[in-house]
Amino acid sequence: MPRIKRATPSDTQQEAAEKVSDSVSTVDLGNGSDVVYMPGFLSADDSWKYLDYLDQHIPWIRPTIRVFGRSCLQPRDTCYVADAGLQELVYSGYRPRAYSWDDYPPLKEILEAVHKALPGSKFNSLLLNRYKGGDDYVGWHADDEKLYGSAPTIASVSFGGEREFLLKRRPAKTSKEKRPEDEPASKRAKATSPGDRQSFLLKHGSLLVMRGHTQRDWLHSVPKRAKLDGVRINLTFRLVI
Ligand SMILES: O=C(O)CCC(=O)C(=O)O
Ligand SMILES: [Fe+2]
Repeated sequence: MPRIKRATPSDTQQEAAEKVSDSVSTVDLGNGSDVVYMPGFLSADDSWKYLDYLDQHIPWIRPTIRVFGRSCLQPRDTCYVADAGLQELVYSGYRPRAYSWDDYPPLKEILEAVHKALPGSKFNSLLLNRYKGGDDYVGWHADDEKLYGSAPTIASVSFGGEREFLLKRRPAKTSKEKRPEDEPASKRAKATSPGDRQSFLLKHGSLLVMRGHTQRDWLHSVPKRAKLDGVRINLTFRLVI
């Protein structure tokens, strides 16, 4: 009796599956901004190894930051790695110590892979975030610190639990001259439209890139997620100019 052959996907099915996981999508945000998403940037195996390594070896801290004039514990762990001699990063009144790439060789490997995926890019600093569970988050913000220049490209690599990454358009600067009281209600009602929000489910091993004027015109966040989905580590590569 012939042995029953286990069903395996045909070559074309296999190729199609690979194409889906390797697919690159670009979302045009308008006014010279876009977001590129590559779900299959790193293999799942490599990504689990990186997650383990980073979880154990990075000197994570949960700093006290200032938000709207009040001190609070940052709702996630963090660490900062940068080339020597760069202008120091300060955000929310917090000045992270800059660690050296040389102390974390896997970070150099990931940086190299990012540079390869984004020809012409040259990042020199990295902000790391660790979300221990669904209660950890990052609120609405833009990475618009002066040291990144006026139109920074920011490359974000994610490991572990999938989390929603949201973008919303910054409200247009309103002034009496720009938006007079007698403006028709039909026009005012257009303040938010479906194109004013975008969301991405950031997968294990994915790369998301914000380009153009995304930091000037949009805010982004990773909200809390009720169902606990384990640790997530995110790396955002930046160029200090
Ligand atoms: O965790 C993320 O995906 C985003 C992190 C972020 O926005 C940041 O570090 O500025
Ligand atoms: Fe950010």
